[in-house]
Amino acid sequence: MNAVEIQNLTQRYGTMTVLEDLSLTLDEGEVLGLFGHNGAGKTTTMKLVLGLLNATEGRVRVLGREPNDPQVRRTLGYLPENVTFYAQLSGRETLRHFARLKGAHTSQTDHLLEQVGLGHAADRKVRTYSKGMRQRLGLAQALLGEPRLLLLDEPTVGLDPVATEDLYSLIDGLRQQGCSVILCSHVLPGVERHIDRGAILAGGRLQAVGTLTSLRQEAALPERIRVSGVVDRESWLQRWNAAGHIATPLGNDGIEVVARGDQKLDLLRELLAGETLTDIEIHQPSLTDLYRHYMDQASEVTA
Ligand SMILES: Nc1ncnc2c1ncn2[C@@H]1O[C@H](COP(=O)(O)OP(=O)(O)OP(=O)(O)O)[C@@H](O)[C@H]1O
Repeated sequence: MNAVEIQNLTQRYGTMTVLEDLSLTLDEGEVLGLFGHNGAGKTTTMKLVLGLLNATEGRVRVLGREPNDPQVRRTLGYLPENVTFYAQLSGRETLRHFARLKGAHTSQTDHLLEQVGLGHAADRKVRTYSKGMRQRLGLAQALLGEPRLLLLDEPTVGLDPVATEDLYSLIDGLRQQGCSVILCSHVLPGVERHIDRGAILAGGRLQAVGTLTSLRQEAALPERIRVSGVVDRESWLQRWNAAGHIATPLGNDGIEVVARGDQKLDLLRELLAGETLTDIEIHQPSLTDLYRHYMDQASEVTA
C-alpha cells in the first residue's frame, strides 16, 4: 500500500490555481523531499495530505483512506512551517497537552523531549525558548503517537548545524522503522543523503520527481573534473578550450574542466596518459544544481 497517493490534484483559491494536475505517490518507509520556490504549492500539498483542505479536483489517499479519516489522522505527524505554542506552558506541559489532543500516551513525552535534545529544558516556560528550541519542540509534537506518516514543513529553520544533522539522523531512523516522510525545505545542501526521492514543484506544477540519480540522468547536466599537479597546464587549457570544452585554471597547478554527456572518461584518460596528477575530484551536479535547472526550465515554459 502507498503511504500517500495523489492523483490529478488541482487546487484553486477563488480563481487562482495553486496546484495543477499533480500526481505523486509515496511508498511506506520512503522519504520524499518536496522542493520549490516560495508559493510553489508545497504547504498546500501538505495540507491536502493532512485533510486540512479539500481538493478542488482530483484524489488524495493516505494509507489507503481519505485524509480526514479519524483513523488516518491518528497516524499522522505534522510540523507546520510556523510553529506556535502557549508561551506560559513549559516544554513538558506543552507536549502533554498535545499528546492528550492527539490521543497519544503522555508517558512518551519525556522520551521525545530527550530525543529532540530538550530534556534539560523540559520544565522551562516556552517563552524562554530560542527559535531553534521551539522548532525542536514542534518536532517532538509531530512525533507524538509514533506516526506512520510524518509531514515536515521547513523543519531545519532555526536549527544550528548540529541540530540539523541530528534531525536528519532522526529521519533516517524513522525511515528504518517504516515511517514515511514528506520533507519540505528550501535548504538543499546536506539533505540529499537523507531523502529517497526529490520532487520539484514550480508554479503549482510538478517539474520533476525521482531519485537523485534519475534526476541527474534526466537533467543531463555536466560534471566538473578538478585535477591538481598538472605540469603542462597552459597547453591543456589551450587544447581543451580550442576543442570546445570549458577548461579553467585552478589554484597553482590545477585545472577544472566541464565534462558533458559521456566526455568524462575520455577527458580523464587523456589527462592520466599525459600527466602525473596529484589529485582528481569529480563533482556531480548537486541537488541545488538540479533544482536550479528545473526552475530555469519552468520559467522558460512560462516566459
Ligand atoms: N488560504 C489561501 N487563500 C488564498 N491563497 C492562498 C492561501 N493559501 C495559500 N495561498 C496561495 O497559494 C500559493 C501556494 O502557497 P503555499 O503556501 O502552498 O506555497 P509554498 O510552496 O509552501 O511556499 P513557501 O515556500 O513560501 O512556504 C501561493 O500563491 C499562496 O499565496
